[in-house]
Amino acid sequence: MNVVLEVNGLCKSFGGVQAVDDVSFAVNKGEFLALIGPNGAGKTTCFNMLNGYLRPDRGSVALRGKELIGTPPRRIWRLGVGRTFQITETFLSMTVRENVQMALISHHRRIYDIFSRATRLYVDEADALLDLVSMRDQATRPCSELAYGDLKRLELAIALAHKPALLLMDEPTAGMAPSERIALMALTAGIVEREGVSVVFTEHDMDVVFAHAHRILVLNRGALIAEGTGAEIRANPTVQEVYLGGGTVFTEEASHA
Ligand SMILES: Nc1ncnc2c1ncn2[C@@H]1O[C@H](COP(=O)(O)OP(=O)(O)OP(=O)(O)O)[C@@H](O)[C@H]1O
Repeated sequence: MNVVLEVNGLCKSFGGVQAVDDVSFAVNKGEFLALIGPNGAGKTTCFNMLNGYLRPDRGSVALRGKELIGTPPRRIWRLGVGRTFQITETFLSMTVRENVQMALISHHRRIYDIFSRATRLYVDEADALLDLVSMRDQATRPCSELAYGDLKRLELAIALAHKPALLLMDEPTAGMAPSERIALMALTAGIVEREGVSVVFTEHDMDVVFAHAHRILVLNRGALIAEGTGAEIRANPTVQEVYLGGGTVFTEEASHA
């Protein structure tokens, strides 16, 4: 297996709360990895240490062998750790294609001037990315008109414009209807497979997790308590206890892995 990211002994506490406690794992090339756990388990804190937004108390995070701890977030992003962000107000006034073009301009570090209008740059590359997320037919629509699910697909295209080796998706399906969640993650899983990009995502919807994740990591109170395929995680008594305590039941339908 070709390891893209290697995390070793990651620790972070806030005052008396041990938010992340000695967490180690690896992410392989082309892997679709879910990081799950009850509220407050430490998922977001973990993510924030992977992309440099938080400095761990201890531990190491290496991208293709290069240590990232101490590297500023923007540099980590340039090195290939992407993250899906919500499209902000400014970008809502632009069209779908223009948003992807702006991401491509930033990726290629191109500065456009009055003689080279931004709308003429990277049109084909932008359209190819829109094809990947099945949004080509909406290229000229202003983002402000998009349905929530379409906006999420556009955010994915924008993140992919930076050609990440590893894409972090923190609760990508939050606020979506169940059928939309499955569709977005099925689309993402297809992209993972075709493009060979690695994705780590956090998710509360177990149907989504079991349907698409290649491998699942389970955090509880900051510690990694289990790691395995959907079937292994579903059968794990410790995980069941943690989740059943929170009222979640793993159903047969929820397990396709
Ligand atoms: N900036 C902070 N200051 C103080 N405590 C924090 C901070 N960030 C997180 N925590 C605490 O660390 C623990 C882990 O929080 P974190 O947000 O990483 O969990 P999570 O698994 O992402 O939760 P959720 O699923 O609810 O988003 C929690 O107890 C939380 O209250």
